[in-house]
Amino acid sequence: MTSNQNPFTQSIEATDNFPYGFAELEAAAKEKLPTPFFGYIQSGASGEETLRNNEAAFEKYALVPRFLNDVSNLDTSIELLGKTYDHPFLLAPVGMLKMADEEAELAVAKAAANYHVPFIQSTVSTYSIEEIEAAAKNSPKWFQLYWSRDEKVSYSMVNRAEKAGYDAIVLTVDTFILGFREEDKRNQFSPLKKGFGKANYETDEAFLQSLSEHTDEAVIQKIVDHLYHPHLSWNHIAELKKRTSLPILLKGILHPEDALLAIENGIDGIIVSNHGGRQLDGVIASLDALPAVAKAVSGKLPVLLDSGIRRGTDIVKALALGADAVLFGRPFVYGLALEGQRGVEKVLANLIQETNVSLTLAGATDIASAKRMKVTRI
Ligand SMILES: Cc1cc2nc3c(=O)[nH]c(=O)nc-3n(C[C@H](O)[C@H](O)[C@H](O)COP(=O)(O)O)c2cc1C
Ligand SMILES: O=C(O)C(=O)c1ccccc1
Repeated sequence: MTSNQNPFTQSIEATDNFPYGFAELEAAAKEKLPTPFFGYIQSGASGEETLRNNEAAFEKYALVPRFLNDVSNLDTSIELLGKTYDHPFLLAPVGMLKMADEEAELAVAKAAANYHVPFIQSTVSTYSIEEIEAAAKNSPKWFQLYWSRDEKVSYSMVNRAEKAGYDAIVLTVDTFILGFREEDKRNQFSPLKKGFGKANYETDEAFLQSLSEHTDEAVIQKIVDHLYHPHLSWNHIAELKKRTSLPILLKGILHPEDALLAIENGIDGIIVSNHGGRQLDGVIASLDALPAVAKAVSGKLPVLLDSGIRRGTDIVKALALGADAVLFGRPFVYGLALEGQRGVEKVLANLIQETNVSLTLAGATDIASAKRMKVTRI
């Protein structure tokens, strides 16, 4: 599928001034965005221990490559839940993207479509399910569900996603209450209060029925009420499964026992994630949680990972440690903040190039062989 361009020519190609590498990307986004917006995107919860450890975890593992193994043809495609995608990664669900760009999810969905990378739309997005489908028709899209305290709203949104042709439901299990976010308190900032995450609610029959007043303030207050769902349990999974024929993935799994329960409860895939260090701080880094979860699952379900993926070599390490694919959030959000759709495309192009070079240099010819690659803990 993917053939290698000759990378010896890359360093002498003309490049524009778009930042390379995550640190540069983040610094440029910081310059460009209002402080509270950047702070919301960049920061983690509490003392940001997990935010730091998510990235640091990758440096504790080293790849041990093989050579002399004809790597002239590389196939980076993956099969997930019956569909084939060109690259071993997806765009993580990130809410309220109007913080980064007016076109928000529309720009990201179009960029993802151009690279045949699945776009996972957040429940709390700036544009609705139907608007995003119209902007990026027939491209791979999944819908991330934040369970609603009013479960009729959950079912209604899932049905809308199914009707609009989305391929999967990602139920996030780690955000039934919001993490303790010092940076946002410091800035007295809430993107929800600004109305950046209301599109899917305002256009939802079940949500509108739950309102007693229709002022902007009442709408936002009701969204905040519905987002609070600490009562969520495995019983709800059975009910959700009855309401949709789409595959369901759980996002936020860290414990191998929860991965086993996911299998028992008929879940179709799991995403090992700590929400980019934005929920419970002091929690295990996603990459450190991965091997035990992958071992417990032992191929019965696809295991995806996010939190801390910054470059192509991180993707290779995650595959070698048991992931079937990865997601990333902040890197594409910074691309969006810098140059809208084009910025997301540049981030994707760089990641694809680096991933392909890294897989090839490490001796892999496809994702299955990357998963068999040796990694050692240092
Ligand atoms: C600004 C921001 C908003 C997010 N919103 C959501 C969301 O609406 N739903 C969700 O499941 N995860 C959300 N996440 C978490 C991401 O899906 C993902 O787990 C995390 O960003 C991965 O870490 P990374 O940014 O280090 O790649 C958000 C993350 C960020 C940075
Ligand atoms: O900021 C987040 O990480 C997030 O997922 C979220 C979800 C709902 C409301 C506010 C934030």
